[in-house]
Order: sequence, then C-alpha cells, then structure tokens
Amino acid sequence: MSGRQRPAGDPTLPVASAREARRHLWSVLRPDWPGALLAIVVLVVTVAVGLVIPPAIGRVVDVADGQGTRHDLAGALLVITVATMIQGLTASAGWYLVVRVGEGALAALREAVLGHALAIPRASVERGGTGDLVSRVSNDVDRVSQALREGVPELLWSIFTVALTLVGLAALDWRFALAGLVSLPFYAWAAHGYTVIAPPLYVDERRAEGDRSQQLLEALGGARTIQALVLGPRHLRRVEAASEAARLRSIRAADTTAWFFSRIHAGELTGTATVLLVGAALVGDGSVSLGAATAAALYFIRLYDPIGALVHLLDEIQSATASLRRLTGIVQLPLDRRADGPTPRDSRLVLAGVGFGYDDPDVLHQVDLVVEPGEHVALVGTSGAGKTTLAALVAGIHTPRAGRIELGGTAVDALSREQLSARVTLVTQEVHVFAGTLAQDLRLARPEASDDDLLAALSAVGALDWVAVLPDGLATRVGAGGRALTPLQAQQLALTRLVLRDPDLAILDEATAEAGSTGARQLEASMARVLAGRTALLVAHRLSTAAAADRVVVLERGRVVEEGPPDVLAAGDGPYARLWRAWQSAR
Ligand SMILES: Nc1ncnc2c1ncn2[C@@H]1O[C@H](COP(=O)(O)OP(=O)(O)OP(=O)(O)O)[C@@H](O)[C@H]1O
Repeated sequence: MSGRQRPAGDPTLPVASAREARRHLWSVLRPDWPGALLAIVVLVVTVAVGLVIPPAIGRVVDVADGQGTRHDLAGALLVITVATMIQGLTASAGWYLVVRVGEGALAALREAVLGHALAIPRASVERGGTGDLVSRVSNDVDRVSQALREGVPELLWSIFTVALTLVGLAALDWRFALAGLVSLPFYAWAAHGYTVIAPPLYVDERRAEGDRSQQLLEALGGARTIQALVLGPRHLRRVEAASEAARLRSIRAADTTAWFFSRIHAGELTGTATVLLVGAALVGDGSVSLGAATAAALYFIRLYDPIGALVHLLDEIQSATASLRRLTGIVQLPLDRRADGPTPRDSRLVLAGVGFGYDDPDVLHQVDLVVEPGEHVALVGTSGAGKTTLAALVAGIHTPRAGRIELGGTAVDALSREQLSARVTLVTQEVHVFAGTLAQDLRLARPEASDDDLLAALSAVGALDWVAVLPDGLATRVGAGGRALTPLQAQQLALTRLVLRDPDLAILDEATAEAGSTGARQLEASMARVLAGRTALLVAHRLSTAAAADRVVVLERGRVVEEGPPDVLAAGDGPYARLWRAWQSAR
C-alpha cells in the first residue's frame, strides 16, 4: 500500500496516507450519497435565503432616507419576515440531514474499525502495542465522531456562507467585495497560527495531561504498595509536579489561542471599517444608495461567525484527519484469515514441523503432533517451554512461521474466523467476565440458547450449585460493576461457554494457580465433564490433569522431547517421569 507510513523497524501500527483516509471516508459516505447531496442543497438554500435580508434592511433604510414609498417598506418587511421563517425551517432540516448522513457514516466507520481491530492478527497488535490499538478505537474514533457530528456541518455552513456572502457583496457593487477582502491577511495570519503554531502546543499539553493521569493512576493503582513502603509524600510530590507542568502547558496553549483570536478581531475591524469607508465614498459620489451601503456593512458583519468558525475548525479538522488516517491504517491491515479451504472432515488435529517466534529467535521448533478425534492430549513442560504458545497457534491466534497446522485435513489459517470459532474453542488462564447479566455473558457463546440450555450447561460444569443461590439467578449482574466472582467461578463460566459453543476441538490452558487446591480439584472435575466426547488439547500445569489424559506430550525449550500414555511415561525414566516425581514429592 503505497502511502502507508511505516518505516522499517517501526513497531507502531500503520498510519494511512491522507489520500487513503479520504478514500476510506468516501467509501463510508457513498452508500448515502443522495442524502449527502440533499443535505448540501438544503444548506445552500438556507444560506441563499439569508442573503436577501441585508438588501431588504437596506431598502428600509432607503425609505427612511426618503427614497421609497410605504409600499416599498411593506415589501421589504414582508421579505425579511418570510426569509427569516424559511431560513429557520431549512436550517433545522439541513442540520438534521447532515447529522443523519454523518451518523450513518460514523456507524459504518466504527464498525469497520472495531471489526478489524478484533480480527487483525494478534501478532500485529502485539508488535504495534495494545495501548496504541486501544487509543485508536477510543480517542481517535471519538475525535472523528466529534468532527463528523459538529465540525463538518459547521464547516459546510461556513464555506457556503462566506462564498455566497461575497457574491452578495459583489452584486451590490464589486468595490464592496474588494473592500471586504482587505481583511484577508489578518485571517490568513490567524489560520497560520491555528495550523502551524497551535498543534505542537496542543500535543505538548496533551502529553503533559497524559503524564499527570499516568502519575495519578500509578499512585492510585499502587496505593497499597505506596502505603506499605511509606512512599506517600514522594508520590504526592510527583503528582504535584506533573500537575503543575500540565497547568503551565494549558495556560500557554490558552494564551496563544487568545492571541489568534485577536488576529481574527483585527480582521473583522479592518474589513468592517473598509466596507464602511468605501460605502461612504460610493454614497458620496452617488454610485450606490445609503440602503445599499448599509446592506454591504450588514453582509460583512454576517461573515464574522463563519470566518471565525472556519479558522477555528482548521485545527479540529486537522486533528480529525490525523485520527482518520490512524483508523484507516487499522482498516487496511491485512487479515490473516483467508477462508478458502474445504470444510474440515473431522476434528483430527495435525501439526507438522511447526515453528514460531514472537520476535527473534523462535520459541517453538519443528513441533510434530497428531491428536486423534476424541483423544485428550496434555502438554506438559517447565515454565516458558512453549505450551501456551502452542495452544494459541492451534487456536489460530498466531500463524506459524514454519510448518503447518491442520484440522480435519484443512489448514487452520484457511478457515474463516466464524468457521474456526465454531469448531475450536480456547479457554485461557485469564478468563474475562463480561459486564452484564450472567445470562448475557453465557449467551455470547450461543445467542439463541434458552434459559434451560444455560442452566443445563451450568449443571454440566458443576456450577449450578452457586448459580442457583444467586439472588437474581441468571439475571444477576456480573463483571465490572456487578457481583464479583471467584477465580473458580469465572473459570467455570468460561467452561460453560465452551459447553454452549459445543466445539469439535477444545483447547484448555489450565488455570489452577489462582483457584487454590480445593478449587483446582473442582475445576478438574468440571473439565473432565466438559471434555467427555470431545477432542482436547490441554495445557497441564497440574500433573494430575496430565495423568487423566490419554496421552502426554512433553515440551522442553520449544521442542517435543517425549510423548506417550501418562502411566507408561511415569513408570519410565524420561523427562515426564522426572517431572512427575518432582510434582509428587512437592504435594
Ligand atoms: N507475547 C509474547 N511476546 C514475546 N515473547 C513471549 C510472549 N509470550 C510468550 N513469550 C515467550 O515465549 C516462550 C514460551 O512461552 P509460553 O508462555 O508459551 O510458555 P509456557 O510453557 O506456556 O509457560 P507457562 O507454563 O509459564 O505458561 C517464553 O520464552 C516466553 O518468554
């Protein structure tokens, strides 16, 4: 992709070029182009109708000046009244239409970005930084939303008003338009300030604010450690210093912005004075009437708001364009799922010559492994041997650097995300409980499940006992802001989701560390029930889990060093027997 900026070795996620960002914006606006066109037409009509008001006021002035009849006065007042009413109606209709088109585009943009953010290869996210991705889907989406909701309608209105009002001035007398243009250098000066001088100040200000938040978060997040080590006063000083730096940067940015305002005011003053002087001269030599000179002055005053808004919006539009480029960068990231393979025949899992590394060097080397349908295979090995990495590869989270992984004869990376998630479920050590009711959390796995299905699945993992005594049963709120669940309960929920999902292949990264030994035994029982009749790959941290499997595969520094039935291996003298004995004596 030509314009994408991503220097070699740069770990951040890509940023699209301004042209690609515009093309992407157009692609989300295009479906509703008739709506966009209608909105623009209505806005132009609104501005054009407003243009008849200053000349009508001018006619009133002429009548007062003795140059017109009562009839002229009544006509002028009628024009002012009708134009004001029409303008009120078209302005609200135009605003509504622009916002409707903008909201549609925004929804499409948000969907595209979020859909992509969830589907891009985890490796790209890890390389680019989760923080960067989170900042894009939150801050950048917010900034573009703000621009589409408020900035773009205001920008369009300002452009049309300035352009048509200049036409109106020229229609009165071309010299009025020329007089108005005298203010241009002041506006250009202000625009320069907003586009060139202000951005680095804002960046500086945001960085200082970020630093202040970081210091605050650290102080609050580490409150216990800070109290324990009596670090309070030192932390407080750090927060104060960061706060002071942020305050000074904010004042500097506000001061500078105030300066730009003064340039805009200078433009308004100079322009109005010149139009009035030219008006006086033209009235003096009889080229125009007093009413026309009044209309010219009113036209120019009407420009104050839109020109001020235009200069100010330059800043907002620039910032939104930068955000849009960052969002388009995400949408352009290639997805690793091709969905071009045949449907898997069964749940037979084959790994042949698999190699993988996060960075250099590889952490898995030449892994060969076959799991037959219905078989339970446990991966064991010391910490860092590569068990979790292997599980993530089979689940399609990472793509192997070498070798192939097949499910039922089809390469795993040739399955679409939907196909893969219907057939393979990974339960990791860190289980996330989604905020919402218990039923909503479980229905993420199977949206159409009835309450009875949910209860049956909970019963299958042995979780019905504690769910039955919850005050609101399945309607109990869990996750952030809801009822806190124990690690064992959270794991059981993940297993319940697995039962509801009903995959051919279950991959379980056993999380027994946090559950305590009673919890671990209960989890083992839950797992045994859930896995009956399924093909399973288990990352076994507790060797009792490995002992219950059909086969054990021992990994050491990313290589398979031994495999076989657990009882046979335990009776021998290989790596598994050594691990087994060490584990037995530690119990
Ligand atoms: N996201 C990552 N980025 C870089 N290196 C990683 C990442 N995750 C794991 N590694 C490295 O890959 C190697 C294998 O780690 P892995 O977590 O797969 O081992 P494990 O056998 O599952 O260990 P444990 O039993 O402690 O979970 C280790 O050297 C680890 O430091």
